[in-house]
Amino acid sequence: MSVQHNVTPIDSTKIVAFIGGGNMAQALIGGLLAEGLPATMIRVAEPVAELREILALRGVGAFATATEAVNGADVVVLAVKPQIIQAVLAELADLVADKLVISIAAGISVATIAHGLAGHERIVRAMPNTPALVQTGATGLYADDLLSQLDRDMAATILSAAGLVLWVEDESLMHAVTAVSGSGPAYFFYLMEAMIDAGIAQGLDERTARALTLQTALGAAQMAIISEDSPAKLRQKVTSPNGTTAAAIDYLDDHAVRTHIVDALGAAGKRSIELSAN
Ligand SMILES: NC(=O)C1=CN([C@@H]2O[C@H](COP(=O)(O)OP(=O)(O)OC[C@H]3O[C@@H](n4cnc5c(N)ncnc54)[C@H](O)[C@@H]3O)[C@@H](O)[C@H]2O)C=CC1
Ligand SMILES: O=C(O)[C@@H]1CCC=N1
Repeated sequence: MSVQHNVTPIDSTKIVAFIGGGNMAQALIGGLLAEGLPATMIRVAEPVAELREILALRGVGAFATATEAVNGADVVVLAVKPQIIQAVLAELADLVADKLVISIAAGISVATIAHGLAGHERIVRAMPNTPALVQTGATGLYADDLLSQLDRDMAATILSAAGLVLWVEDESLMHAVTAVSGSGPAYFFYLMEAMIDAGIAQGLDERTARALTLQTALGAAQMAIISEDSPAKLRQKVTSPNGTTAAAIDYLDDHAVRTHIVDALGAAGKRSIELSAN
């Protein structure tokens, strides 16, 4: 896996069309707008009228059909649920011949997309995550050897508007990327929920428990990113012998929580494999 170090700046002459204007599309659009891509260069196909209104308020072109949205676009981002991707590919097959197609659909392979698009070759498979909305996303990218360097750079630039971008060389690793970072924000939110509950159970008011939990999550993530110490080492530095943290970590270890977390991510990876088999 390699981090994209020298991503080229956004080319504001390129029109990017999103198929699906839901959670992830809105997160990625937020990143592109923040990076300076003019809203007029972003188009979205979204069947739900209320979502089109929200998108239009941000100045992007919002259309009811994919046919309208991809007209004139240079890049098409497939941001619909995996369960309806086949129908969307059938609708797009005759419309994307001259366009780079980026799919963010979980578990859907490059071969499936190429097949659904009548042999199209300019395809990138991406697995972003929702912190893209605040430009701290993490995205895994995969493309096969047919893709030009120009298209690779364009895809990396678009996704890097959402945060960190890494390429994987073997497509099967996209299941692991999905399990770790695609679904990953949910695990941290789950932990936050539990920590807030625990704070309230020990007498804090909800607002205080929440503020302490969220700031602690932010601080821990920032420390782990900038520190030369591993997360394990950083954890040891919080853990005084026979102290409060040790009491909590011992409880987690006694209940095999680490094993359960590894198994939970295993379930996510397995589900990604199942989705790719449909
Ligand atoms: N939510 C997440 O954290 C992540 C999601 N993904 C992937 O992103 C994709 C989208 O997920 P979300 O944004 O969460 O789902 P979502 O349900 O919020 O958005 C999908 C949108 O597609 C629209 N849609 C349905 N049929 C359509 C059609 N024929 N043409 C155009 N739009 C159509 C829906 O109305 C909906 O607004 C999925 O494939 C998912 O696997 C990838 C990474 C993270
Ligand atoms: O839950 C899902 O299937 C999607 C893919 C990764 C995050 N959300």
